[in-house]
Amino acid sequence: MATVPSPSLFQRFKIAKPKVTVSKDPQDALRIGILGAANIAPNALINPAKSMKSINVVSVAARDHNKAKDYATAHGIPSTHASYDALISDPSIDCIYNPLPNGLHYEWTKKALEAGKHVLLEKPAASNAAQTREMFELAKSKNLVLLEAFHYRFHPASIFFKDLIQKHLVEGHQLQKVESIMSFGSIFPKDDIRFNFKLAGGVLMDCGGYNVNSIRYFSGLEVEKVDTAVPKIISEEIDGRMEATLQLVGGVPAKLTASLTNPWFSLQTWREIMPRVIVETDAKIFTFGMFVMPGAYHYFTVKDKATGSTENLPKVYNEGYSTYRYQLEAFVKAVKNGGGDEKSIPGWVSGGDSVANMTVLDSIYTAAGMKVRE
Ligand SMILES: NC(=O)C1=CN([C@@H]2O[C@H](COP(=O)(O)OP(=O)(O)OC[C@H]3O[C@@H](n4cnc5c(N)ncnc54)[C@H](OP(=O)(O)O)[C@@H]3O)[C@@H](O)[C@H]2O)C=CC1
Ligand SMILES: O=C1OC[C@@H](O)[C@H](O)[C@H]1O
Repeated sequence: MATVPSPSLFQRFKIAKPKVTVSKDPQDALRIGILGAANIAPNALINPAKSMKSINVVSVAARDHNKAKDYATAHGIPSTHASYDALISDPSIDCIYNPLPNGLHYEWTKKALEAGKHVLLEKPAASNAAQTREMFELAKSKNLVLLEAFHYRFHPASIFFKDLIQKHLVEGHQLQKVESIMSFGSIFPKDDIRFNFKLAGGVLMDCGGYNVNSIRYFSGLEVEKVDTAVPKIISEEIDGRMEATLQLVGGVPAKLTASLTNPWFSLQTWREIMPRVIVETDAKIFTFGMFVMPGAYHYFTVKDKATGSTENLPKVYNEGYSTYRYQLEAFVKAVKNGGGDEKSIPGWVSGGDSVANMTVLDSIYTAAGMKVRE
């Protein structure tokens, strides 16, 4: 694997750019194709892959073939396919990256799995838990890797925070409260896929998936019950903001705040601007700031409840890669291991994990009096 120098803060924000481009291992590099000329793909796949020998982005397919060609030229992808079906049925392709709108995840992931491809699937896994379960059962039956792209999980900073919390709990401390916040102002236009019910949009599906995942992951506890769910509805069945309170196993309370519509100049925006997870025990309050994108920036604080003092812990950037690069390494490793050994990969998001996450999203929509996405 190529080594990349630890980046400056400025460089870390330019996560889209690889520091080096390496030549591929001609025998061993996995061949992956992209469904759709998606906005997220350069950050999440194309650029991280450029600095890895073990995976090669060989094609992109778009509904309009010319769009795929332009995208391929812009991002240095050597070939294109004229349709999603053509890409999936190409026998020279090993893996598919599915960054389609949420409402199309199920259909195209199933098609890719049925064609024998491993799939790196954008979050949220599907429109609802039933679809998610079905996809993972199919992947298992075919011994294929299917990974819901909760990229933050693979970054060493997230792995550090998870260990920190779990060690503290193993020492005998009691969890008292968990909170996850991921709220932004209006960064996407009204016609964005995130606000389209037919494409399984809604802020809970978008930011909320991270909130639920981070609450479950760092606490190590599943959600037993949704107590309250308060949406800000911005169009039919579309939540622009969602606040929910949950009960984790053992009655531990949790809270999430997800928004893509915070008014820009408001106290609310200021309070919520930093995505963060806060884990409170009988003794300490642990905060992981910028947990979603720790490769760009993050911080850890630990407040001692007895003394009131707060300690800042050192940041964990290791090689300085983005979350997506660490995720891609994990995906490649799982595929090369032949599936089945994913649990040994730090941060791995298992099928059971993805189903549990979607189950909570479904329950929050139901508690909010809104439709589960279809
Ligand atoms: N992991 C992460 O950090 C992030 C993940 N995401 C996830 O990735 C997915 C895609 O997000 P993003 O890249 O912002 O999306 P885009 O708006 O770029 O859409 C992705 C692709 O969807 C295709 N598409 C197919 N059908 C439709 C349709 N009916 N309407 C609109 N587009 C359609 C388009 O493909 P074509 O080119 O064929 O026209 C388009 O290129 C979402 O699931 C999102 O949650 C998004 C951002 C960050
Ligand atoms: O990381 C993210 O931040 C902004 C969101 O809208 C996006 O879909 C998500 O994955």
